[in-house]
Amino acid sequence: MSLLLLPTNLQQCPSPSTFPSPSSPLLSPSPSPSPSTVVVPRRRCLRLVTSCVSTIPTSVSNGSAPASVVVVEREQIRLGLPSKGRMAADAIDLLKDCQLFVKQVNPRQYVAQIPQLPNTEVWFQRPKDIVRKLLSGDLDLGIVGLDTLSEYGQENEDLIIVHEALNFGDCHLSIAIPNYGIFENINSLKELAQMPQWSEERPLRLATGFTYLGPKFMKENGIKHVTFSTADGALEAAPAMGIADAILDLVSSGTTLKENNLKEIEGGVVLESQAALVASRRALTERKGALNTVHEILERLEAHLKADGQFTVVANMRGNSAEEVAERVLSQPSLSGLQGPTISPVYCTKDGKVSVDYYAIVICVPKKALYNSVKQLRAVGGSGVLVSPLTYIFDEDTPRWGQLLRNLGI
Ligand SMILES: Nc1ncnc2c1ncn2[C@@H]1O[C@H](COP(=O)(O)OP(=O)(O)OP(=O)(O)O)[C@@H](O)[C@H]1O
Ligand SMILES: O=P(O)(O)OC[C@H]1O[C@H](OP(=O)(O)OP(=O)(O)O)[C@H](O)[C@@H]1O
Ligand SMILES: [Mg+2]
Repeated sequence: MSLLLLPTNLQQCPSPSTFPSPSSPLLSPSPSPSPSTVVVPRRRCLRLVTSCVSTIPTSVSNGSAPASVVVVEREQIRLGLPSKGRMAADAIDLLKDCQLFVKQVNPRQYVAQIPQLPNTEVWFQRPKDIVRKLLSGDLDLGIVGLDTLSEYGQENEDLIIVHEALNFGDCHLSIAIPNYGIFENINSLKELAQMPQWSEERPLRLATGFTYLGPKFMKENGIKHVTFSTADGALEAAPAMGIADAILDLVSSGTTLKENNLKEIEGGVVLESQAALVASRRALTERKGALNTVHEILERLEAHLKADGQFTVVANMRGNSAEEVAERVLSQPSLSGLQGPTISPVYCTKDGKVSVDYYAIVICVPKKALYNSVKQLRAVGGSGVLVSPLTYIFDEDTPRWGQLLRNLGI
């Protein structure tokens, strides 16, 4: 079966009754982990493309995981970063906040260095290609959205999520329908599925760029009369253009949906996404230095991301002893800090003698709880409250590191 090109450049996806399997040739935009994939050597691949009018290649390697990937020897660990789009700048900024400075000579140069990680090179790639190249062994680590990972990684066991919440690229993949016409009173996936309009002859038409996750989600939710079409962007136009009844796309602020008279429905969220650090299991277990590199990146990320949500709060408090001050502070729910407050005597001279009337307390407070904490501090006698941002919190160990080692069976 081949992809039919619709006039609008929407490509017809599977028929209502057939849901594509991960290795379905219908889903050519996504990688196929199928063992039958023929990997065309790079030079030959170029020739095939230029002569494709007369010679149609059986398969073109795009970095999808071939049957058995041999870890090719190379000195450098490769980290894939988004080359453009909304994730690109944030990924570099996050690394910078972790004191890992990506040195890219100019935006069109696709390789860069991080002087702090001398055995690592950065390769800029489109997010979907980062996933494909992790699978093919051409990259060892990468930063991508969980949506892209799920769509193009297709639960491949070689892909390991090292850090699942890098705190940027937040969005969710969700079904949206028009808020007018026959959909006016439809507010849930169940109601959408039960609409009498859908039949084998006239299925629900869903436009999506997620040609793996879309059919999978509909199948898991028992929705049979559905057909899929795909496009590279501006999917929100499809219902108004009459091309689709509903769409499945990423939503963050919700503005695009609103501006196109579309609404989300209950039970229609396929996944929540944000940027994640992903690794190839093979690379971590077989490539010399990869595990050390990922450990260092992870430690820096965890220390920064943990600190990012916190403020350091310092206040003075009158008291007779550190213990008495501690009791007062700990009587307030928001003042226990990470491990409890640090309390130190404030020494001053009175009548020529050194005495302690005040104690300084230092606590870490979640940013969201700041104002509440300040109020509670004042309530127990705190004064002169100083608040400053925290840069890093290096814990004794990195929880995700332990998880990773367990996942790798080490
Ligand atoms: N509102 C949003 N819409 C789309 N993606 C978002 C949004 N917010 C965060 N993201 C994240 O940004 C990632 C990259 O999106 P972007 O549109 O930049 O590139 P792309 O669509 O994957 O590539 P391209 O459009 O160039 O083919 C998404 O996969 C997702 O993880
Ligand atoms: O909820 P919002 O904040 O409005 O964001 C959602 C929109 O952003 C993305 O499109 P993008 O900007 O990547 O353009 P594209 O459609 O060309 O991919 C996504 O595909 C939605 O259309
Ligand atoms: Mg996009």
